[in-house]
Amino acid sequence: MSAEPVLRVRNLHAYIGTPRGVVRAVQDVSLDVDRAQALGVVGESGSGKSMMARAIMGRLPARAECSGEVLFKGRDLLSMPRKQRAEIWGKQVAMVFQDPGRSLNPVVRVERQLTEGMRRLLGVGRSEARGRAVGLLREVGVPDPERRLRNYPHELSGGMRQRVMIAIALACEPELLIADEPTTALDVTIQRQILDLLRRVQRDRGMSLVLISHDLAVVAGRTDRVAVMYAGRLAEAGSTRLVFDTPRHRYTHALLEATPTLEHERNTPLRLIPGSLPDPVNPPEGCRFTARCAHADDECRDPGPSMAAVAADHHVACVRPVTGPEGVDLNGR
Ligand SMILES: Nc1ncnc2c1ncn2[C@@H]1O[C@H](COP(=O)(O)OP(=O)(O)OP(=O)(O)O)[C@@H](O)[C@H]1O
Repeated sequence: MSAEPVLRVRNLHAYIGTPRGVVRAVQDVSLDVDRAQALGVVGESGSGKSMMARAIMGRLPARAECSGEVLFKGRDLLSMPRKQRAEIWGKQVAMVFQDPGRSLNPVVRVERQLTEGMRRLLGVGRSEARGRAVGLLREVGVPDPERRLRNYPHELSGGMRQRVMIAIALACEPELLIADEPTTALDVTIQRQILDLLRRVQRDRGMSLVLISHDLAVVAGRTDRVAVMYAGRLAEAGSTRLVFDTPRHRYTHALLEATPTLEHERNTPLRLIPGSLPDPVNPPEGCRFTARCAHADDECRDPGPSMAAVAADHHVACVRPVTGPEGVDLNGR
């Protein structure tokens, strides 16, 4: 296995012009996605997870500006000629979106949606593409795949549609799959099945996966490493076990406490994080969590702080980090 990460994001910024001013959606984010590994990206709604994914995939809104580096196997997608990067997106890097209802074409049968990419990008012939499509549907757990190929999206359940979306994303055998809240529209049991499917496919194929969710329980047990975002910046990153067992950033800690456990559901009310995200047009200069953090002092309001190592494969951007083991067991959620 090569040591070079499949994706290396360096100092990524994504700013969006709005009538109210410039939204700093992503600010100075650097992270790696290793080969054949799964990285979870977590944070509250509005923390910049989707914009980061969209910047990586070249799908930012029209009025957005992006800077930094997005190195896929060492080559910067942001500075690459348009034609070359269009080939990488879709073929070597694929994405699964939140809502399969909106991503699938309602008037095109499953077969064409599944085979289109492999015929166009891989030059696979019609009958071979059909055979591969059947295999893909089987891989993602769609029963009776031959019959499903003839279906239109509305003839499938929400869970089946999302499985088809995953099959489409896998069709060109990507090396990296980015899944942005892939189960939001589904009920809890189906959510788990789809999330477990993503992890299984990632492992079976030796593919890399970025799994984006506002819910820490979703990435616990399904990722090798995790990056916690807050208000456009990285708060903490490292091995999933280390970050969840010994969270160092006050935000990660608060987020863990606000994640329901079976225990919590039965007994105690959840401890929600008081306050809300700072204004993305005028974020504070220092740590962006300052206004909601019980441990903040003047030093936290100074510009920065930047990510610093607290252990091997564990980095945190916090002046007053949590000390001692204060993790929350998310197993079984
Ligand atoms: N099209 C847009 N135009 C302007 N600002 C936007 C746009 N989309 C998102 N934003 C802003 O960018 C910031 C980051 O949003 P983003 O959608 O990346 O967050 P997120 O963590 O993915 O949240 P969610 O889980 O709700 O999608 C937020 O302040 C959001 O309001």
